[in-house]
Amino acid sequence: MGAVVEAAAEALASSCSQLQPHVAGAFFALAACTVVLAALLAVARTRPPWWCDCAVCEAYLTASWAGEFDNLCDWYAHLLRASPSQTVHVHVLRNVLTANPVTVDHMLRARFDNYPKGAPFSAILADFLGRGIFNVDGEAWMFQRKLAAAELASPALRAYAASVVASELRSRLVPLLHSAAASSDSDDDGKVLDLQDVFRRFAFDCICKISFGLDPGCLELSMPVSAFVDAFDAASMLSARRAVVPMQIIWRLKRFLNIGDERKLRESVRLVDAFATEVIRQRHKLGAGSGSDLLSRFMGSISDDKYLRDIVVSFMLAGRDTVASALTAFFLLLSDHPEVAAAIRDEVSRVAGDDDDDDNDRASFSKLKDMHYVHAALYESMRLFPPVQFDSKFAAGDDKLPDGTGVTKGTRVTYHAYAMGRMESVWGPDCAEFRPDRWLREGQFVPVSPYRYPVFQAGVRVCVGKDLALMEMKAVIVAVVRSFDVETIGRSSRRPKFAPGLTATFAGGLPVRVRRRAPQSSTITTE
Ligand code: HEM
Repeated sequence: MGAVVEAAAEALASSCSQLQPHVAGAFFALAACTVVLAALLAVARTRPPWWCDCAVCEAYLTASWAGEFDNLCDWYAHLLRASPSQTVHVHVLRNVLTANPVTVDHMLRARFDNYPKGAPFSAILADFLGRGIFNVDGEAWMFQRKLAAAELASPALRAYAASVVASELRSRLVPLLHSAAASSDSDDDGKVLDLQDVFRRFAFDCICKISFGLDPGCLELSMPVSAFVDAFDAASMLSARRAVVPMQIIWRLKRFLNIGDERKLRESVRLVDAFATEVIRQRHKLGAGSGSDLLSRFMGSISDDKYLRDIVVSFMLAGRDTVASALTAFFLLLSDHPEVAAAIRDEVSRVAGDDDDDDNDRASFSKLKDMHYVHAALYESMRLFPPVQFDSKFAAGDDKLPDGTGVTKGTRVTYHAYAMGRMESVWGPDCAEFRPDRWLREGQFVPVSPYRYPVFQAGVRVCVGKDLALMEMKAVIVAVVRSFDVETIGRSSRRPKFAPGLTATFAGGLPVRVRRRAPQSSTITTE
């Protein structure tokens, strides 16, 4: 405990040097409070007698103290598997976690009104996401949802999005892989690429073009990642960190004092704001409704630039990290399962043919919807590695969950998509295996209840970008698997390690070597 208090005091002393003299007095008073809080925290970790000692909390605290949180999601999956109700209440965190499909249905559909995002969640993300769709409930949410759902479903937007993805694949992603690849008959190993970084850049270029008609050119690897992209990543990661501090007062205090992570967050958000404001200014210059992108369409209904900024940022978050995360996990699994890559190639050549010409490329894009095996493999990979690993709501009133767990007003209730994908009770004894066939019946993809597979959430707030995301990801899979063998280096899908953030990101990226396959079509275009 002494070490914890000392470390806290040291951190506070170093933060002090960053302050202006006129706030130093107030700072020292608050510093004293923080040291007391740190001491309380240290005491709490030693589990004094008044602390909850139920089996779940005991397991939580013991593992926490022993530093067993190498992969927090696996640890929660372990807890949930051991629970007869597939739900656990970690009292010390005031968090009910569930992997029970009936309970997920209850919170996301049947009692949706009782499980809003809630004020604690909104406060955590307010600086970064403002009043964007992810961070609001009630009328503000309903308004944005209706607008986004209508625009994303429109044939014009879908055609525009497909042309963006096709052009990004043809002119950037595939040439980049070619330039890094060794050919199948050479001894040269080619370059090592971080495939996660490549997919993040690809997805960012795509979502910016689709959402705002703007091309950030991130996939030009020769260009450094812009200060904006760095700021966006930092803002996302630092906001997520707020959610895991043991007491909310800690980040609020640091925010008030503008020190540490909170100072970095403020600077990052300032850069994100500047970028979003510039995007909106450019669009105003062109005139609302002048482009095919989402922002041009939103401008017809929204005149408040600050509100538009929040929408811009939310779409960047929604469309970039999720897609990049799903694709990275997909190629990690594929590297461990060459038989799945072979089955994908069989399907692509059966459905779209093998000819190396533009007509064939065009055909394969329009035939993505007929590629049931590709669809199944992607769903199977997101079952094991959902980009949004868990998602929380805050109970607006007391409730009893269908599995019998009591919930009091203000309790955080979390559905755990990552754990659900690894539950025998949900997927059977082979739940840990990557087996795309489980989604197929007579060669046709058969969906399951979204409450059993809440990868895109489910119910009233189900993801509105799902179809767009599936199109984009399948187009990438077809283009890459058709022309390249991708071999991961030093990574296994059995022992994933994640970096902290709002979306699942592999710590250390995904280093790969790419090998060109025998000449075949490698580009895809739209009609
Ligand atoms: C693999 C890709 C994707 C996955 C797994 C995914 C998953 C999710 C999940 C879990 C949520 C619920 C989040 C929450 O309530 O906190 C969500 C909501 C949402 N997603 Fe996606 N998403 C993906 C791609 C996209 C894309 C490409 C877009 C936009 C172009 C998008 C737009 C949205 C929006 C606007 C919401 C908010 C819906 C609402 O609150 O009513 N998503 N998504």
